[in-house]
Amino acid sequence: MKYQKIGDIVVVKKELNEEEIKEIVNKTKCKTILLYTTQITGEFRTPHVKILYGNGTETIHKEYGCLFKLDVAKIMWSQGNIEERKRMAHISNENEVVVDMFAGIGYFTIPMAKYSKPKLIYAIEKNPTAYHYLCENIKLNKLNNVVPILADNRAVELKDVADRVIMGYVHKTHKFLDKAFEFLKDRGVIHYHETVAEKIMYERPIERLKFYAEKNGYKLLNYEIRKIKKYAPGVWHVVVDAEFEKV
Ligand SMILES: C[S@@+](CC[C@H](N)C(=O)[O-])C[C@H]1O[C@@H](n2cnc3c(N)ncnc32)[C@H](O)[C@@H]1O
Repeated sequence: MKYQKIGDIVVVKKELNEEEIKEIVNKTKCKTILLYTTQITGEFRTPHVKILYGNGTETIHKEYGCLFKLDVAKIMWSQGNIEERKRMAHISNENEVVVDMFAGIGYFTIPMAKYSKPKLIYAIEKNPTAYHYLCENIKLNKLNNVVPILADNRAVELKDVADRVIMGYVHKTHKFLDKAFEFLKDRGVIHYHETVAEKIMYERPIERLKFYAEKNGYKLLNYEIRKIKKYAPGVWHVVVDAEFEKV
């Protein structure tokens, strides 16, 4: 039986019978079992759920020494991104200012703020529910280097502030690159996420990054592409670490 445990809540992707529910409850001691009925969709990445057992959908998930409070019925938690969350934890340093353009509940912001200890992370999130948990998670993890901002990142006026910009979103992410370059200092790194067909996986993200760099007066100095997870048949969720300099 395939399931995912988020805090003390179990998430499954197919209906369960009484026996299967009992087995999962015994094995995991979960308080609730939730069925995700369709794929996570929309700009807020909201799940669609049905409660199969118990009640209460808010929990605190522990991962890599960080605490993430969330309502599993309202907010996505991607197990497939675990390695990327760990990687982001250590990629910054004490001299940097970071902008997390799609912060969610702090998926990347919280581990990065805790372990890399940058001077400041501006964590921008548009969905009020996700923003609420982002603020809770900053408190839970006792962080004093995160500024949460409830807004559409395109409406945030922060120019030339960031050594590093995180774009952890996969719905036409390139449309947000103009804004990312506005946040970026004269030299800096953008972590650009995209879902892309395997055939063009090593070309399209780079073409897009070069196009928007040039448009905004930057040049691409170097880059590295990584696979995060299989997104759909023949489609990968990738991240490009790309370093730019103003020309
Ligand atoms: C899917 S989450 C990021 C998931 C994360 N990368 C992970 O590891 O699971 C993306 C977040 O971006 C937010 N978002 C989407 N468009 C936005 C915008 N224009 N400005 C700010 N936040 C936005 C969504 O509400 C959502 O919380």
